Amino acid sequence: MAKPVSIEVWNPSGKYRVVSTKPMPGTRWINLLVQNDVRLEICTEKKTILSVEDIIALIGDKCDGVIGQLTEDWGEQLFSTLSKAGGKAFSNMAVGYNNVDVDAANKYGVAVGNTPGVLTETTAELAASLSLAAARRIVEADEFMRAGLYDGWLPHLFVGNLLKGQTVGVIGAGRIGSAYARMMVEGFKMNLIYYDLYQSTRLEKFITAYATFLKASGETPVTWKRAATMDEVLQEADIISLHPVLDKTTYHLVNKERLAKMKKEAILINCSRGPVIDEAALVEHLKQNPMFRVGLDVFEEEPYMKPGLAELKNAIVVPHIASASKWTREGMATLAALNVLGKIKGYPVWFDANRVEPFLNENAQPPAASPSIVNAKALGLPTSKL
Ligand SMILES: NC(=O)C1=CN([C@@H]2O[C@H](COP(=O)(O)OP(=O)(O)OC[C@H]3O[C@@H](n4cnc5c(N)ncnc54)[C@H](O)[C@@H]3O)[C@@H](O)[C@H]2O)C=CC1
Ligand SMILES: O=C(O)C(=O)CO
Repeated sequence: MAKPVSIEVWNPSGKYRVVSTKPMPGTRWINLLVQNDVRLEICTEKKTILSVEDIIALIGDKCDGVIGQLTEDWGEQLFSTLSKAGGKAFSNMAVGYNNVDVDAANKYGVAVGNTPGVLTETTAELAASLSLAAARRIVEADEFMRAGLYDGWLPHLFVGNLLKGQTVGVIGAGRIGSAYARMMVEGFKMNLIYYDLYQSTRLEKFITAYATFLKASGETPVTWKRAATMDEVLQEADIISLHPVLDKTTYHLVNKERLAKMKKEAILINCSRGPVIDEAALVEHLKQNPMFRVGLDVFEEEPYMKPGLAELKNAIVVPHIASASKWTREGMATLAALNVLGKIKGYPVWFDANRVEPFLNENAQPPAASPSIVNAKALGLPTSKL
């Protein structure tokens, strides 16, 4: 990073030094840190993705904690640097933490925070938006209109797919996958097939209750099925949305062979992580199957797309914006700041990282706890009894 480093400083005389590698939305996160005796330094460099060297420069000789971003490579080098500077806490401003080597953090005794829950609905809504946009060819139609090509209504113009009565497939029915499934089932009366390592009992109960309601109103009830294999989902579903974590088990989960198992006119949505799909194989599949459509929020080597993808009409691409609602982004910033603050202050870890609402209430002081520390067990951190 070119020196001098561009930094915005809040509360210069604060006892604890916390660095945020990016400006983040809202002011609540800043106020909470400042009120708790933190000198906050926010990196305001224009460069979008900071390198490891950049972040080492930011950490400096004394640093109690860092709030970082999913674009950064948090591994051995950064955790050892943070630890040498006296740091005990790092939080990603993201729920996904595949950019973090948690074993390295454990080695240096650094707590690793993430921001679950606050982005569930926002991310699911983007997945639903991409599903609709792909099914109804909205981006193609918009381009056609702007190009001045519309010269009157035609029976064949931009004919797409009706969702009602079709089957939606979800791979990874955790917080976001389940929220997306509920939106598609309740909103569009689709049937669900899902694959996850764990049963999603709450989701199943919700759909069963909705089916009972529909039946009682004389409508065709929706159905659900938990698939024994992922391939079952690929073969049966008309729209498939990917929502697993990215780890060794989900890298290239959707590859050439699996794409071939999907229906020729299926729609594939990815709002999880780019490497869950073999993107080069996807480009080939899209070329060979013009009726197959995708909606992608994430890419294998962000910020780049694999050659050919940008030219394909049957692909909708957006720049990793699934969690980009004002409320969610401000909430993510708050959770990330409180993860770091909680560890610095010696607070325990919140008892249920799936229920972080108390930290997001603007009208109340947040609980004296870190909302979500992923390596709490490994570090033997105490849990809040609240
Ligand atoms: N595009 C974006 O802006 C965003 C992306 N994400 C991504 O979405 C992911 C999921 O987030 P949440 O739903 O909050 O996490 P979660 O932990 O609630 O859900 C993940 C689910 O994936 C399942 N899973 C893990 N390995 C699997 C496998 N091999 N096959 C099938 N299922 C598997 C887990 O059992 C779990 O139910 C995050 O890890 C992150 O990478 C999250 C928020 C925004
Ligand atoms: O939270 C995440 O994992 C993201 O990808 C950004 O919201």
